[in-house]
Amino acid sequence: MGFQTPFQDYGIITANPLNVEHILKTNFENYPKGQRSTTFLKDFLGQGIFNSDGEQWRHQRKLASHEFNKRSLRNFVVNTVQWEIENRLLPLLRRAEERDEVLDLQDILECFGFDNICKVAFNEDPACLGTKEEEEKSMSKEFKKAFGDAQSLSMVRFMDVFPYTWRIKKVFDVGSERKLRESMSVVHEFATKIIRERREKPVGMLCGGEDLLSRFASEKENSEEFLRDIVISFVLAGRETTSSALSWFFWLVSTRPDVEVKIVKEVEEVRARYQNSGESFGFDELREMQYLHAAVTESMRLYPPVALDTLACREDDTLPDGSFVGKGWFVTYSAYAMGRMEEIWGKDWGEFRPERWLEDGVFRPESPIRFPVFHAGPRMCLGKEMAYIQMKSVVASVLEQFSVDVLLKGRTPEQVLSMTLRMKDGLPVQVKKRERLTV
Ligand code: HEM
Repeated sequence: MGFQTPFQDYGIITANPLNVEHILKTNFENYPKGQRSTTFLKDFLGQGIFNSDGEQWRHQRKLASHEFNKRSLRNFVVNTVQWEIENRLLPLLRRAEERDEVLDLQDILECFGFDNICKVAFNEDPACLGTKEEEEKSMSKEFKKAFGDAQSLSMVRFMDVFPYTWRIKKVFDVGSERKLRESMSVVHEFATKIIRERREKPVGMLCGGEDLLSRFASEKENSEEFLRDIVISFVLAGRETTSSALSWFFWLVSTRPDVEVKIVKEVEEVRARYQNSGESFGFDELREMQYLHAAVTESMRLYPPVALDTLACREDDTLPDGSFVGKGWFVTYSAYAMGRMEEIWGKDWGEFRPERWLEDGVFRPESPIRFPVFHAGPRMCLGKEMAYIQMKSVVASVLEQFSVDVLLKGRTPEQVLSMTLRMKDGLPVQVKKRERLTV
């Protein structure tokens, strides 16, 4: 379907896998220069990995992907997640259980995601899930607020019916553009301060220099601005994606007690096999949780965190379904629609069925073209492994100790699409201590 208005870029929305393969692998690019669909984020992300193009992007992606594939980073991610689960998430749930409190699980998971990505990206603890005192003391409190504001104010630019209103507001420094400028300057100043501190202290003194910033900062040719933009990109990528996936997951599982029992049974079996007496799990243990891996993936099929994604056409082209696409037009593919197509998933596409991902009990991945939840092709998500570590750790540790009662009286949460697919009114839950299943 193509459309044009005097105010919008030309565009096509598709869910046809052949079209999706075409746009992800040929003649299309992410975030080209000069497009309304992409400039809205440019001021915020600068030359960060999401926005850059051509040679510079290739260089950044190469550097980032080299670091992302290192075992030491994986260990750092696992340790960071374990710490946050044992010291913050589980104690918070225990307190809520004792006090019979109702919690907004979406909000808690977003705080968890933010703490986690800030530690992994630059070894700062915003203590968003910590105690009030911890949060007050934390340098990152202001950063968190400003980051959230900058992200939503950038979206205001994109959602505006008239593409030039924001440019006029920007020139006169008024309204949402003034607020955006102020929030961005808090984010940029905070990131720059951390980068300067990191450059002054030799790598090795700071947590073994394991966070992403230390890894990039050790290369002298990386400018301060480059480092700042790359850090902001990582925080943006990791901030709401995993929490969106987990919120929908916990809601879906609450509607399927049979799936929940299978997950808990698997978690208890792994715990027993490894004779692990802690409260969280290591990488090898998580890797053995194949049913859980399938359940998390199945949940993202129905509720992909990045529900829509847009690329732009480099030269006039024709899609495999015959649609003409002009140079500079953008094509949006809907991972949400693709996850619900009978041609791809069969007649039971509407059922939450983790088993569809398992072959002899082992997870069998689907082609990223048919399941483009993490994107596909040269710009595929770099944090996929990190995301699975975080999501599986949270689910395994929480469901092992608690049952999560969703207080929606059978209603489906209302969706709201910002950069990620969120629940409009959060996810109200009460947790109860779980009796052990006998393994
Ligand atoms: C369930 C969780 C996640 C999902 C569903 C997800 C999905 C995606 C998608 C769809 C893209 C392509 C976006 C675009 O180019 O328009 C992307 C890119 C990216 N993601 Fe993720 N992501 C997740 C978690 C993470 C995490 C935790 C990180 C770690 C920091 C991360 C790092 C990145 C980076 C760096 C890119 C840019 C790659 C490039 O443009 O070359 N992601 N992700």
